[in-house]
Amino acid sequence: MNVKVENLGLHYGRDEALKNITFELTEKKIYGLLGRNGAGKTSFLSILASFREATSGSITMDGEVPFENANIMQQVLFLYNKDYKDESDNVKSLLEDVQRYRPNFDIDYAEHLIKRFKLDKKKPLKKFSKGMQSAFNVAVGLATRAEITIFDEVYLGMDAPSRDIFYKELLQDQADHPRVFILSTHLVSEMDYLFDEVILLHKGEILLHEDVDSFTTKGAKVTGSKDLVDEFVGSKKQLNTEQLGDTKAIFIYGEFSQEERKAASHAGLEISNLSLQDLFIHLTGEEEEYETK
Ligand SMILES: Nc1ncnc2c1ncn2[C@@H]1O[C@H](COP(=O)(O)OP(=O)(O)OP(=O)(O)O)[C@@H](O)[C@H]1O
Repeated sequence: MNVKVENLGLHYGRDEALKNITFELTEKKIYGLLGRNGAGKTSFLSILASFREATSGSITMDGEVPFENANIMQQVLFLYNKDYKDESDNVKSLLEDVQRYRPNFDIDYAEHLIKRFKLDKKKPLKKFSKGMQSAFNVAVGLATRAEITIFDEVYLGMDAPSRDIFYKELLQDQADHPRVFILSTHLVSEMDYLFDEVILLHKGEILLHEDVDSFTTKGAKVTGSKDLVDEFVGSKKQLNTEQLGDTKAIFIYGEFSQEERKAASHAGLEISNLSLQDLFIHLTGEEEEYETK
C-alpha cells in the first residue's frame, strides 16, 4: 500500500506539534521512526492511523483518504502503550475478537506467539504485568498481518529476552509476509538492525528520511592529532567533537571520497563509521544551543 503524506501539520490549541510533514512510503519495508521526547512521533502516528485528524495537509493510502474510510482502515493497525487495567476479557476471547474484524489475521500464528511469550490464554488481560500486556500487543500486531502495522514504543515493559523474541519474529514474519511496518522507538542501538529506512522527526518536522545503509555511511568519526584532524575535516558538517590531550575526534555528517580516505590514512588519521544511535544523538542534540548560552 502506497502512503503519501503532504504538508501535514497539527496544532494542539495554539501549540504547533507537527509542521510541513511530507514523505511517501512506496515499499513494503520496516521504517524506524526516531525522535527525541516530544518530537511529535505519537501525534504523527495517531494521525496516520486516523485516531486523530490533522490540522492541515493531507494523507492518502493507495490514493484514498483513510480518515473514516473503513476499507482502508481495516488494513491499518496501530498498537501503542495501551492501558489494559479495565480489560476483563482473557487472551483467548480477545484474539477471537481480532479474528472477526481483521481479514488477514492468522490465529495459529497468534497462538504460536502467545506460547513463545508464555502468556496464559485464560487470564484476563488486566491481570497481566505491563511487559506481558505489551507482548500481547506484539502478538496481535504481528498476527493481524495488516498492510500497514504501526508499533508506537510497543516494547514498553518487555524484558530483554521477550524483546529478542519480538525482533526475531518480526524479521521472520516480514520475510514471509512483507508489508509496511512503522516502528517508533527510543531503543535505537538495540533496534537499528531491524530498519530498512529511518525517518527522523525533530521538533515536529522531518529532519531526514533515508535508507539506513546510506544514512549510516554518511556519518564518520575522524580521530588523530588535533591540527591534522581540523585540517582534514575542513568545512564538512561537524556534529560533535571530543578531545583528550592532543588527540581529537570529530564526528562528521557527510561523505568522504576514496581519495580523501587514502589521504587520511597517509596522514595517520582513523576514520570509523558512526552508528545510527550516534547520528541520532548528534543530529538532534542541543550541544550548540548550550554552548551559545
Ligand atoms: N493531547 C495533547 N494535547 C496538547 N499537547 C499535546 C498532546 N499530545 C501531545 N502534545 C504535545 O505535542 C508535542 C508532541 O508530542 P508527542 O507525544 O507526539 O511526542 P513524542 O515524539 O511521541 O514523544 P515521546 O517520545 O516522549 O513519547 C509535545 O510538545 C506534547 O507536549
